[in-house]
This record gives sequence, structure tokens and C-alpha cells, in this order.
Amino acid sequence: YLRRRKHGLPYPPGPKPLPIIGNALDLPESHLWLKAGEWSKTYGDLVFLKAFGQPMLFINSYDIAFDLLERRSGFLPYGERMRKYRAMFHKFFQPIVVPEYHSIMENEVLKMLRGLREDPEQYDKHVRRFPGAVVMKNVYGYEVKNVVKNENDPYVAMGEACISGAFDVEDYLFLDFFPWMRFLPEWFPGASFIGEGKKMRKLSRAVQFDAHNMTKERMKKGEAPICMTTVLLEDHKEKDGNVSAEEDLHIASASAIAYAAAVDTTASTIMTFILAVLEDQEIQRKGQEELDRVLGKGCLPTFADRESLPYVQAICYEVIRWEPILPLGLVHATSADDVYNGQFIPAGTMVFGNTWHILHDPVRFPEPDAFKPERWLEPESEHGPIPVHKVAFGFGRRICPGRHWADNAVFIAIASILASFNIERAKDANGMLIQPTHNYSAKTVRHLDPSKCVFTPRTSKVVDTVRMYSMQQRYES
Ligand code: HEM
Repeated sequence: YLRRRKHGLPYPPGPKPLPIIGNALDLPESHLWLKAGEWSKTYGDLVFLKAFGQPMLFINSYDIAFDLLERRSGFLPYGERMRKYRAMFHKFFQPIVVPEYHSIMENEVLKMLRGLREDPEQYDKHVRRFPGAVVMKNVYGYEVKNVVKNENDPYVAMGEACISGAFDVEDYLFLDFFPWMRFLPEWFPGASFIGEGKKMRKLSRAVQFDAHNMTKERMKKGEAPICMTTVLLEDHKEKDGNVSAEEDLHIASASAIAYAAAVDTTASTIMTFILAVLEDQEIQRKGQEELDRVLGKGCLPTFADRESLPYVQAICYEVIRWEPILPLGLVHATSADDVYNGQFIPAGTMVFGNTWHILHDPVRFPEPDAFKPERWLEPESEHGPIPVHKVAFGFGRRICPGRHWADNAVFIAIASILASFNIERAKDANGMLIQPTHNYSAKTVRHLDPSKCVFTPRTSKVVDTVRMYSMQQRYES
């Protein structure tokens, strides 16, 4: 209050706070992005709240997000450790490096197609395996086991447990408001988070180090393929040929983060594509028509075909726009007091860029809830769609470092599924079509539940390609 008085400026507008608890009762239990969008109708595109003294700022327009998070990104700094990780991610996920992973992606897509053909009931698992397998190869040079054989890959199982635990932690966000609660004894009613915290700490250490140490062992034996871990370890060797414990920890952490950040986001995006097709078969028909016309029926696309497939590309953009996987991005905090358009933003404010709202703006995206790839094919105009990659991957210097990788992985997965299968709604025991589910978890990264559907191979040529590939795999193993 005294700081604000010093500036003599108002906070940005927002719902009226109550004494002590502030706006705590205004915050919904889930789908905060929708509520924040609603507030913009009353308060404008910059909405300010305080819950138990914690200031929060919601940015509901692209222009303000660009101003505050891109132009003034200095007001959202990051620490030395994050700077280091970002440099590591950049080295392996920047646009000129990602094409080096194309052959791995094309190869892993074939395994996904095989999974979808042989075991369609578990289609979500095969979709999830794809980004996981590519990133495990990129990061650790490790070949993930197959889902078809129902083999549980130990590293993937551990990674999955850690990701799901990380999202469960969101149930304990109240600890940010009542930090003293961490001093409660574990037996205290409602203090189960202490035990959960201990479990998560153990798991996250295992995720950080198990695959990392496995790669180091393989390096010693001269068996490790070149990957992010081997290159970084070589780069950070000191004069005595060893990597310091501190650098080793940084490398292990950056690799584990890359895995966790890549799998969920990419898999959820591909799942959304399958939902869009189940909702509207016309999308599938048009995508397949383009693929057949450009490549010939039964041929699988490669990255070399991308430029010739504008409609398929438009489907990829629309999938990312329609159901943003991180609807409020990742929350940031301001490090210093700031003034924007005559309004005071105190240091320590949690800042949320409302990706969902920006990508559902009815002016730029007419009928925003409809899945319309065509909107990306229209000539660019001043009030036309904002390129999806400028919003869905965050803003400024904390922008997603994996966006080029994700863009490539999503394209090859969607184009290959379209070329290979007709996906339709399954029928129930009475022969009635089963409605697809729109059930997304409401956590930071949204997960879509699988729908009941049928994958029918489109041509025997695709079946043969996938089968030949499977035979080759069996022969090799
Ligand atoms: C469709 C897929 C993806 C989407 C929609 C997505 C979206 C995002 C968003 C919105 C952020 C927050 C940016 C911000 O704070 O402003 C983020 C951060 C991040 N993403 Fe992604 N991402 C995807 C895929 C990936 C992949 C494949 C990787 C790694 C290979 C990755 C690595 C990261 C990392 C490490 C961060 C944290 C960066 C930081 O805090 O400085 N992401 N992502």
C-alpha cells in the first residue's frame, strides 16, 4: 500500500477485493483462463487481482502481451540456473538443429502407425510414445521399448509418474499463500502434502539421474550414441577430464526438463487432432485429398513434402489454436515495481499471458470455438489471425525453447496419421455412434482423455509399409 502510495498510481482494474483475503473468492477452482477472459469484458485486457496479498495480473490481449512480455521482458528476469538451461536447450532445439532429428521422427512415426494399426484401443499410449521416444533418443541416445508388446519401458514409466506427480502438486498451490503450513507435522490432518512432497523429491531425483547415469555408463564403454547428454558432458569436461558435480547436476536437470516438457505438450496436441477429426470428418477428407493429390494414395509423407501440403499444415496450426495445451502459459513473476499505461504493477506480481483468450478472439478468429483450418489459408490481413506460434508457445525470453521441435513433430505425426488411417467414431452395442470426449484435465498442461474410435488403414500400401517396417524391426531385434 505504501509503495503504491509512493507512486500515486492505481493498480490495473479488476474485481473488487475483500479485506484480508482480497480476491481469493473470485478465483475459480479450475479453468482460470476462461474466468480471466470473462473479466476482460468488465475490466479490459489487463486485469489485476490480489489473493491473500499475492498480486496477480492477467493479460488478455496479444498487443499488451507483446508490450509487457516481449518488449519489456526485462521486468520478468530469470536466474542464472535457468539461463544456463536455456542455453543448453537452445543448442539442441534451435531451428537449424531440429532437421537433424527428422529421420528419428520419421522412424518413430512408423512405430506409432504400427501401434495404431495393431492396437488401436490404446491409441493414446501410441501417440504418447512418439514424442517420448524421439526426445529420449535426442537427449539420452536411448531407444524406448515398444508399447505394442506391452513392455513397460522403465525410464518412460518413471518419467510418466514424475510428470503426473508434478501436476498433482497443483492441488497444493494454497501453500504459496500459507507457506507456514509446511511446518505442520506429517500426521496433521490435511498435511498429506508433506509425504507427497517427499515421494516426489525421490522420484524427481531418479528421473534426473537414472537415464543420465545410464548414458554416462554407456559413454565409458564407448557405446553411447551422440546425444544432448554426451555432447554436454564432453563440452563441460574440465582439465582433469571430469565434469564438476555442479555441471553434472545442471546437465542432468536440463535433460530431464526437456523430456518432461516435450512429451505431454506434443502428445496432447496430437490427441486434439484426433478429436477434431472425430468431430468433423470433413477435415480428414480434405487433408487426405491433399495428401493423395500431392504424394499419391498410400504414400507416407516426409518433411520434404511439408511445403506442398498447406491444408495439412493449416490443420496443425488450428489444432494448436483450438485447444491451447497451456492456456495460461507458465506463470511468471515481476522482479521490480513497474508502471504500464499509468497503472502500477508491484514487484512479485504473478503474470499470466491468457493464450486461450487471445487465440479465441472472435475478431481475429471468427467462430473461435469452431475448428476451421481454412482460416490459416486466407491472405494475411491486419485483423486476420495472429500466427499461432507467436502466442501458443509463450512470449519474450521465456518463450518455449522446444517450439521448433514441437512444430516438426506435430506436423509429421498428423500428416502421417491422415495418410494412413480413416478415424471414425466407434459404435455402441446398439449400433449408435459414440460421442467423442472433450474431457481435458484442467491442470497447467491439459490432457485429453481418449475417445472410443476406430482406425481403419486407408490402403494396403500403407499397411504394407508399416508391416515391412515391423518385420524389419523384428529381424533387427
Ligand atoms: C505443442 C507443444 C508445446 C507447446 C504448446 C509448448 C508451450 C510452452 C509454453 C506456453 C511455455 C511457457 C513459455 C513462457 O513462459 O512464456 C513453454 C515453456 C517451455 N517449453 Fe514448451 N511447448 C511445447 C513443446 C515443448 C517441447 C517439445 C519442448 C522440449 C523439447 C519444450 C520445452 C519447454 C521448456 C524447457 C520450457 C520452459 C522455458 C522457460 O521457462 O524458460 N516445450 N512451452
